[in-house]
Amino acid sequence: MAQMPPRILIYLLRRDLRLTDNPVFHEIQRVFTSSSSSSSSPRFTHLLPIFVFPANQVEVSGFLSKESAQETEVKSPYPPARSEIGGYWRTGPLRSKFLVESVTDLRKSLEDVGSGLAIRAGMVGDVVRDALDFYEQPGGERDQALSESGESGRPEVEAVWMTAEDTTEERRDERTVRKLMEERGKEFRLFKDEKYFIDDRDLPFKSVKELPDVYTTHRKSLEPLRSRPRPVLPKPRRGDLPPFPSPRHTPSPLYPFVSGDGMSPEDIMKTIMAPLEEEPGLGLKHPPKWPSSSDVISAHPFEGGETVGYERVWHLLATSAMTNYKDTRNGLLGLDFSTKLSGYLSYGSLSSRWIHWEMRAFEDGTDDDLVTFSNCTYLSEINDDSGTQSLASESEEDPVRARYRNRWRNAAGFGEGENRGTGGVRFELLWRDYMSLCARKFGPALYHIEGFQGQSSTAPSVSSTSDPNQSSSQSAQNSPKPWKYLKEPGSTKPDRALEETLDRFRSGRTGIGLIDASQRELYLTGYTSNRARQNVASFLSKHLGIDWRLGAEWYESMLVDYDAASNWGNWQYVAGVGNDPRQGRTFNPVKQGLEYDKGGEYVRSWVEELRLVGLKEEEVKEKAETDEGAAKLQAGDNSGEEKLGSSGKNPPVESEQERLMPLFQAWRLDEREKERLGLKGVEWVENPLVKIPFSVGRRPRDPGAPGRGGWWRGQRGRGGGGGYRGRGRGRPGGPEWRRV
Ligand SMILES: Cc1cc2nc3c(=O)[nH]c(=O)nc-3n(C[C@H](O)[C@H](O)[C@H](O)COP(=O)(O)OP(=O)(O)OC[C@H]3O[C@@H](n4cnc5c(N)ncnc54)[C@H](O)[C@@H]3O)c2cc1C
Repeated sequence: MAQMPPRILIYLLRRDLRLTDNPVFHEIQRVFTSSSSSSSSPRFTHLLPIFVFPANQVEVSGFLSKESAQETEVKSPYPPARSEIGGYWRTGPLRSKFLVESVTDLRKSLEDVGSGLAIRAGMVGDVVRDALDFYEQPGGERDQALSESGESGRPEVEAVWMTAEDTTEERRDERTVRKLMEERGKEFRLFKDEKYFIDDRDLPFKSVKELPDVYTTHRKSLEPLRSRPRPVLPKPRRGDLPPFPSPRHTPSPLYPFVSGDGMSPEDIMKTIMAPLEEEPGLGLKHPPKWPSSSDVISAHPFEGGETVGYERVWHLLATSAMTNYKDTRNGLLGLDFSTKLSGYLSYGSLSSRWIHWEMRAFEDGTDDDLVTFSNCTYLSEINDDSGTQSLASESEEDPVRARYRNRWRNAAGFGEGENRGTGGVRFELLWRDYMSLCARKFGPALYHIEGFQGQSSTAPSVSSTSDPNQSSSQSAQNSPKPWKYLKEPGSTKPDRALEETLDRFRSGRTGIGLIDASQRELYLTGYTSNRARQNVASFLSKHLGIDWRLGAEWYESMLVDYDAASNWGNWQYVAGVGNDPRQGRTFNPVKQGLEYDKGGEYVRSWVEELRLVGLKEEEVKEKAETDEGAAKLQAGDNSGEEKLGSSGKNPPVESEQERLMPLFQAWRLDEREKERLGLKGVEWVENPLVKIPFSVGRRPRDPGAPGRGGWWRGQRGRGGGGGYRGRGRGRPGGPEWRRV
């Protein structure tokens, strides 16, 4: 008997790589289960979830197929996925790894519930067009195979669904897909992604144009935050989703790429990494190397994906790290000083409100009987706009959660309501929401040299025809900033000296310890703390006066947790063109180092050359056990030990800081010490990109240093090696900004 032709629903996944609390899967489940229980024919017989590695953001040339007949390599139809200004890979190796892990984890979870995930490479619009053509074009091998197999009827795409994003490129993809579907008279549905802390429907304004320009105002309008998030949506179980189409009904990959469908996670990883590996050290002259000491570990060794993300949250609750968050969040070293949930949130592997509800179960001490993925009381509260029934189901609690949950009971704060830590995490999750709302409100200004200030509701807006690199004197609250651009206006050639400065900045050889430690950590691990990020952004934009977008591009390439709104929004905030009500704040990385890296461990960990600076005798001995360099030093000339402050007594705080000063500015090492540590003649030690005046106990360390307020301008000529002296100040430049 002839079967009914398959009716396929395509769900295009992007930064919503999760099964739990996913409004699209939830709606698919609702439609599917309600049609299965009714006598009418189902709207969708099959679900085709597709993840596309977007060719403008991820380098996809590793997916190119070889033309077996001629053994010639086929060229990619797309330009390399490099950033607009600096030419960095937009998705560098560590984030590529995190992304592949996130995608393949979702594929596994989908397979576990009887579905699957098609993996493709290309521009999103091209992949969708190609898929629609596959289903629509008659004839060819597919039709022949169909008729031979006895399957009747041509499969049809009923609809394409996807979630909306707030940033310009993603919105462009949405428009492209919408247009394609409209042209073919098919349904296109764009869902609000509910991964945020506070649902759009609960915001105190109708239009995003009314979003306050100051975060605190926004937060106050929503407090108490704990009572705001909506309930989570349950995870679909086996049989809740329509089946994945048969291979015959699954579109072939976009030419000339191969599909990732049959590939193991390892093969997908190799495919994505291959082109990146062709550029060793990401083009840096001195790429950072992993420190030799076995003490140094990554602060973010975590794999991507929803499964690891859940476990991370349960771990934080079970170990009291979430409860202690407020006191530890400014840390620099270690796994648990902050949550490290950003990567999971960025790819939508976790939703903020899911984190909220897990914290709430812990705070309320109601973890065992109330909150499981499916059997949760709060699901009955689901405020479903479509008026449909809640899909709470009766499946078992996740066994991994159950294991952690048994440990929660002994953790600090269990059952004692909201605490400073969980409250602090909610505060930060709302920051994340706020950054996304800013991206929605200000659109392309997210990437604009003048930032949101150029379009702020409190300032006249910039003409849409103006050069995006031009600092318009009428638009910003501040006077125009004298950015140094990589390319002079009208020039296609980059400024060589500035390139050199950027190479040193990216590889952690600026001569400023806190910055160098952070940049090396970033390169080697894909993560760096919020405190370090603030200092790095301030250093590039304020101390060096360089086009802040180059820093944002480098972070985009390197961070495992890159999120367009959070990254570009924070960069402009620190650079003084964003939503910071206290514009013009500059972080002094020497002062910050002394304050937040108290014993200098962070700098010693990542800037190996400085690992023995400022150590006391007994500390050198201790280091010698794990560190070859320290062992040599210990066995060698004793006269050097005097220089290490070897009295053995605890020095007063002030002299302790003096002792650590060269860690944060190595040029302050005296000549004998430089000699002893093998740092004599090392460029970043002798010629830092900038010398930053800072004195302990108000005694000026550098009598020639100018006072506060614009002092860094006076320092420019001194650093050497920077090459940015007097270049392009106040003059527009840089390439066209094509992202907008
Ligand atoms: C220059 C600069 C660039 C940044 N780029 C990114 C980025 O690309 N992606 C990103 O997720 N965050 C970015 N941040 C924000 C912040 O540094 C990271 O979210 C945080 O360090 C991630 O570590 P965590 O998950 O342990 O954070 P926690 O301190 O544990 O905070 C919990 C969560 O709150 C959110 N959050 C915390 N601080 C901020 C903030 N300032 N802005 C937005 N969300 C915040 C994050 O989702 C984070 O996971 C940037 C900050 C700066 C100063």
